[in-house]
Amino acid sequence: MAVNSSRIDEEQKAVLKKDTMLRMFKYLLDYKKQITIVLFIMAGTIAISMMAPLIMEYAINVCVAQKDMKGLLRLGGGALILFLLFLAGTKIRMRLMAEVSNKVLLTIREELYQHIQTLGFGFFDSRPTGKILARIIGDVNSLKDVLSDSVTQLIPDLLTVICVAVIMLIKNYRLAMAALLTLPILAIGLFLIQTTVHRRWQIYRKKTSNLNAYVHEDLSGIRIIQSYAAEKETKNVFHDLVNQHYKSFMDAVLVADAFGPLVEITWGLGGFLLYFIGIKIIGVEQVGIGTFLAFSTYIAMFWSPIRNLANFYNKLTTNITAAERIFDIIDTEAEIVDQEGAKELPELNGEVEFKNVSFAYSDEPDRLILSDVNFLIKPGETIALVGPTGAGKTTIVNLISRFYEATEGRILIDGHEIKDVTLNSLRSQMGIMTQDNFLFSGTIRDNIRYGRLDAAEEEIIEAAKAVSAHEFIMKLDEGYDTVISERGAGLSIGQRQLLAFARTMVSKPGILILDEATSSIDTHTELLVQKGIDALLKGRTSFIIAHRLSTIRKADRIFVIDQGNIMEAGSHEELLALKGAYYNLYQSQFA
Ligand SMILES: Nc1ncnc2c1ncn2[C@@H]1O[C@H](COP(=O)(O)OP(=O)(O)OP(=O)(O)O)[C@@H](O)[C@H]1O
Repeated sequence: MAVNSSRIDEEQKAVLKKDTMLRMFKYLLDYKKQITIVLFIMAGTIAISMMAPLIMEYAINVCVAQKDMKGLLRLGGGALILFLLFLAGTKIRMRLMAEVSNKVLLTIREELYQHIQTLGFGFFDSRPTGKILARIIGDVNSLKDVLSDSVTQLIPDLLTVICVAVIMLIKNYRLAMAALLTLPILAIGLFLIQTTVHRRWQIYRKKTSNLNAYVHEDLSGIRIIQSYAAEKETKNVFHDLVNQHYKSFMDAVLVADAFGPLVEITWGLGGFLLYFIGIKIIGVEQVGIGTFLAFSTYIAMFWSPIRNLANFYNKLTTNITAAERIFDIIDTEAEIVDQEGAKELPELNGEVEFKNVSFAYSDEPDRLILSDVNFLIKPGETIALVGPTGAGKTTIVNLISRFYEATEGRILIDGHEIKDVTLNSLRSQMGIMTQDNFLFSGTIRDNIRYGRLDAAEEEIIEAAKAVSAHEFIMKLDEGYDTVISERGAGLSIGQRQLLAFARTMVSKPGILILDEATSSIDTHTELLVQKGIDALLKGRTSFIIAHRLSTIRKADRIFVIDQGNIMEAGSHEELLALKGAYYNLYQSQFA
């Protein structure tokens, strides 16, 4: 049962911002070589830009003062060459850095995606798909800005600030101190703003996630919404979520917008102090016009990157919340993983045993869905599970494939406890067909081949023929090359089920699980499919869950599941003779 929805904000573990930042920037360490080259280029371009005021100072104090026109021209020529070198260096550096930061993004996105693939049903039960999408797409995209800016802005700006400060201090430490006096005010202001703004951006991201979840759910269920004419209600919910989203954004931006004015004010104040102290206290004649002019250029060179750094800090505070959400998922441990030293499950004979198995879903640990279930199924037996809705039939088959872990007890296949074998060797030998016959966008052939990626063309056709899908496929314009869209739109529900059947068949499973698999096929086709299954899976263990009892009469044994346990077990005839729950069920369908 999903505990999270578009109306509930996600919970997230609190992590130190510093740790998240370090973790994010650590990805850059894989590109040491490129970053070293860039650092060298940057050192060169920064050195060139530092020389500009010095050239100007020399031109005024020496060349102009001595009326040395030749010297002035030489100086101009040199400055032009330096300028061209500066342009070329900047271009190469930015290109290299953009490449590095995009590669880092790729790594993070892949890491996140791969990790999500390993998370079990429990993870997906507990959060809407839209919220997962928001993290893979939206949150990773936000990181792009901060990562690329960190490499293209942070380092050069930091270096520029340090270099300008050093030059100013060397040239005239009193003027430098005057210009930098307002820095502590800026630092304190930035710290105070970011503390509030970080919290507000966290809320904003949660609201974005809620909106995503709702839109995704709404679109997935659009047919139901339209058939119940519920557009108005959904519009109201959407409107409400959009408003919350808007409000959370405005709340965050209101505080974040203070970054800019704070920098401008401290910058202006710094400039004022430079002139006030320089002119009034030290005196112009003491300093020299050239030095004064150089200083007014330096102060702009100093505060301009400071403004960039403050903007970067603002962006970092905005987007660090995205990084927190990404790492939150990467750190979510998969509940069901291969145990250390897990062995490969040998080719299956198909014996399945439940020993004192009890089970509760993790969101309701006190509610036992299965309670002390025991059975032994011989290889090749066909077992049907029947019982009222919500009795636990699907839960039993989900435990065999280890989609969930038994809370208590042991599950053995051919004598191997399923916990001790690798998930891949277990699941690759299972053919599972559920009520959800999800088809992927692509050709019909590709969809059938999904059951076993190395299946040959003949095997695909053989599987389709076995489940009576071949006939309808051949009637399609492009036959097996017909392209279907996601979920199989364009095909009837029965046709989708037949394709899903062929997909399961082609996998040649050791154990077959059919959970309400034939519910959408008409009774005539169902008979044909049943023949196909019988032929293909002769001698293989199978579990069939069906409400339609006609489907399961031929099963070797029928388990009647109710109240978390097997209430009756036996063949169709034996159970009818018992005149118990199965008999009543049968009577209600056929009497
Ligand atoms: N992912 C889940 N999280 C929490 N509870 C769940 C989950 N899936 C099922 N349940 C609960 O477990 C119980 C058994 O569900 P299960 O799907 O196994 O029943 P079923 O016998 O297959 O029903 P049906 O015939 O309707 O398919 C139900 O009461 C259901 O509410």
